Amino acid sequence: MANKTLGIEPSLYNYLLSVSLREPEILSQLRAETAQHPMAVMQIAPEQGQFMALLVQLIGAKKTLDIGVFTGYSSLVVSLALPADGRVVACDVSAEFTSIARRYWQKAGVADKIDLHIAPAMETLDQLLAAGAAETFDFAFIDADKSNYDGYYERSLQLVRPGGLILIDNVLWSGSVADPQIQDNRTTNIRALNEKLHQDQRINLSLLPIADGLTLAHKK
Ligand SMILES: C[S@@+](CC[C@H](N)C(=O)[O-])C[C@H]1O[C@@H](n2cnc3c(N)ncnc32)[C@H](O)[C@@H]1O
Repeated sequence: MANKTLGIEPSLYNYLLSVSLREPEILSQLRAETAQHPMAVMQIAPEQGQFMALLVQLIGAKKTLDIGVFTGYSSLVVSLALPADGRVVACDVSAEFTSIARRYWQKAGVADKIDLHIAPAMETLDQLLAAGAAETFDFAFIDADKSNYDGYYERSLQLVRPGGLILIDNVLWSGSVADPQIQDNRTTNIRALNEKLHQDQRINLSLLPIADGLTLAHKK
């Protein structure tokens, strides 16, 4: 399998998967179908999905946010880890990408748990806040456009309860964040957010070198 975790040899990566990945068949099918998609690289790695499911179960999450759906891997893996009355509010701008996600949610029997908003995620998050949903979410996964990452983080921080967890994907951005020569917008946005989170006393923090880098921000 293509190695998505930075800095790990393919043989070791395959070993890691061979002794730890417990991917349900429906997620394997989604991954196989997405592998044919021209934007397949956007999908999260399976071991990251399994880790996210574990975190959802560890914190007893019921109400979650998925910011950036694509073909649905993160929303599906989280919804499968939620209890029967769990919910995912899913945000994406693409009806085309998410039509694949919808098909898999149906097939997996979790479509009723997922409320998809086709709109810029910032608008959806602002609507949730305006509707009084602050501190009602347990878990948020941020994986949409990198230019808005800080806005997604600030809104997620308002929407999750104290003790809730925010996960931010691609925080190592294929290593670009550590190269001062690279100054494009997406890299500088991610770099700025990483530096801000380092100092942010509203959260407990951990940045894991899993896949393309995953930050865990635990709201105090
Ligand atoms: C990296 S992909 C998400 C991958 C997904 N989490 C998964 O597990 O496969 C990023 C997604 O963000 C969506 N996106 C881009 N800009 C957006 C915006 N302003 N609001 C909401 N979604 C956006 C894209 O359409 C794309 O599907």
